[in-house]
Amino acid sequence: MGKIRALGYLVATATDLPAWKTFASDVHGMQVVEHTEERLLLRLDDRSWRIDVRAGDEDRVQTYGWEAGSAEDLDELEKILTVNGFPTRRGTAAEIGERRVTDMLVLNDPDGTPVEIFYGQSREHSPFVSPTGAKFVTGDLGLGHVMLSVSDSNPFRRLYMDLLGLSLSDYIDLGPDPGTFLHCNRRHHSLAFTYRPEVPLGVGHLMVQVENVDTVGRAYDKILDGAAPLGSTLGKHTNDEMISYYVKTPSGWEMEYGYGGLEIDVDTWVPGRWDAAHFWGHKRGKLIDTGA
Ligand SMILES: Cc1ccc(O)c(O)c1CC[C@@H]1C(=O)CC[C@]2(C)C(=O)CC[C@@H]12
Ligand SMILES: [Fe+2]
Repeated sequence: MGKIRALGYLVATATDLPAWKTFASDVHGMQVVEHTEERLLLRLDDRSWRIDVRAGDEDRVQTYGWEAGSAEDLDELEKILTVNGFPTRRGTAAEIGERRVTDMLVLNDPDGTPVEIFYGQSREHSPFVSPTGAKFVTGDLGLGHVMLSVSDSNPFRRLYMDLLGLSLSDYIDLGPDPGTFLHCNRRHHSLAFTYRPEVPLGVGHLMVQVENVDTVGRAYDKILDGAAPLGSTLGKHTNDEMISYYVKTPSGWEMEYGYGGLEIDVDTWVPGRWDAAHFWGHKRGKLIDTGA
């Protein structure tokens, strides 16, 4: 097991927090733990928070946090990153307080996006209560996965595989540059990235997974009824076998809402290479109006 154990959290700024509240809680079943003019804080499980959306002038993912296994692992990662050309700094007391973690590092990824590594995130004794009855698949598997659009996959493979210790799940031949899918626990992938010149750099989507396919179906119905713009229709991925749809968040970047993702045996997994991203569905920009 590497020193990074899971994707932990995501922090974004958004221009329309009320829209985010409806999107996250009414449609997708996340629990609102704080909703002020400045901040929407969302819970998906026993962690105090998993998604932090701040009011801002820009609709952007600001950063996301990778969970390390211990204080020692954090120290180790700090050394490895520093000597290999990724200068890090420790989070300030204010940042550590805001993230509700025990300690954290901040670094820039090869495209300059700030990325955090933390350990010891706050947990709540009060139960997670979803407004839609959603149960999120988290625990050891972490928050979900992020897919990045990058300017060059090579330095991202060096950072995440060689330095941070994530392992290759598979490649998918999506175009000139293959999609690289990496795991740090039994979730098939916690990170994916690809270079596609037509797509803006940074987080393309955050995937969250629920336990029950009906939770996906009911949320999908709300999307079809106009709750938010669909990114891709319901479909099933090849590599992680997940049944999901993509929806535009109120910030424009997408969320993938899925069920049934593959859990791998990290000790025996052999990387694969796929010729396609989907077994079926996931049609982009093609919600067919039957006129019915
Ligand atoms: C291929 C794939 C496997 C598992 C995933 O969780 C996953 O998100 C994907 C990416 C799907 C898809 C793609 O391959 C090409 C670029 C796409 C269309 C996007 O811009 C969003 C979804 C991406
Ligand atoms: Fe995905």
